[in-house]
Amino acid sequence: MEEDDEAPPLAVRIDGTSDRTESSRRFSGDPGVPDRAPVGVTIITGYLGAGKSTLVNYILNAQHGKKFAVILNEFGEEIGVERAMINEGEGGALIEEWVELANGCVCCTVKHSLVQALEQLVQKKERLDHILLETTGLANPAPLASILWLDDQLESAVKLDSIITVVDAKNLRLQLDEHRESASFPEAFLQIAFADVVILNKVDLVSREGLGPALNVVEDLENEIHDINSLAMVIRTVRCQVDLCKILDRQAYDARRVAHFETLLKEDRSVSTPNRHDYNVRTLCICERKEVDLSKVRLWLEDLLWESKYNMDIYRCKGVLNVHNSEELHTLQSFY
Ligand SMILES: Nc1nc2c(ncn2[C@@H]2O[C@H](COP(=O)(O)OP(=O)(O)OP(=O)(O)O)[C@@H](O)[C@H]2O)c(=O)[nH]1
Repeated sequence: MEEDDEAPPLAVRIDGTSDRTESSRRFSGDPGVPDRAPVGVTIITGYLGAGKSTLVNYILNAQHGKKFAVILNEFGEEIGVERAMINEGEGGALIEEWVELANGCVCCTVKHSLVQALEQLVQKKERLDHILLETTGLANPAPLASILWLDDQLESAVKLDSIITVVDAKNLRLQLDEHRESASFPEAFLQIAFADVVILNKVDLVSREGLGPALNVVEDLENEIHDINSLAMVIRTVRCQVDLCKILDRQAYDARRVAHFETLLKEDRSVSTPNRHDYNVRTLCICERKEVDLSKVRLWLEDLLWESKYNMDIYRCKGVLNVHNSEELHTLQSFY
């Protein structure tokens, strides 16, 4: 099916309002409105469950005084689950806007909604300091970067600041090995290849499980990352706790970097088909508005995840549960 034949993607404004007349005026370059420097966009990518939301959480809750907008992309059609996993910093005071792009992956099927979302964000009266874009775990960041470069109107309003790829120290080798024999590049590989910073997260899990001397394991992974992308800065973390000076306002895409990136883009296009995602991976959203019985949910999850009763490998499972006899909502997290 052609991209334009897809069902219309969902771009849902979570809160805040926009003054369309005022904002259109600003965007069209009204002389009464001072020119603004482009707003930096940080693309946060990484395989399923690597720690992207953990990083967004960490950034939002840090003491930096910046006004952020966050764009969250969901592969599935359900709105709100990803958002529920992220705590807003300082009671939400610093977050100007949340936008969720659901029903497809931002690097392919919901590209147009991303452009619209960015346009709307930069038209806002209140100036934003930065935009964080959290992709799905299966996104290839390269087409996103080229969206920011190729759309002239957007290019003057936003600027790609950096691409940060979060990788899971425990599962990275498996994710890369799984596809080593295949003709196409796996998403995990592309996410590293196009990164400016790679956050080697979950190093606690590598050391805890006695997979050989922890330091060597981590060093080997770093070498593997540098074999894929020698220009990327690699930062080891637990729960994505990272010095924000190293990841924000990097202005990473200078002329040298852009040239390198464009070479990679050409190689990527030459080996890839337009629909390059691994379509053996599917998402399923279950929506139940009534209260659920926690013990039954646990049993069902055991069957689903551990006993593989339904003949599926579950890479990632997350949700928000309205549990019977509990006043609070519960979040559910599991990963492969
Ligand atoms: N042990 C350990 N767990 C971590 C670390 N970082 C994140 N986690 C946990 O890993 C799980 C997945 O983290 P997320 O931040 O939701 O990962 P994600 O990449 O946003 O996941 P998707 O968006 O679903 O692909 C959560 O349960 C986190 O609490 C870490 O450094 N160590």
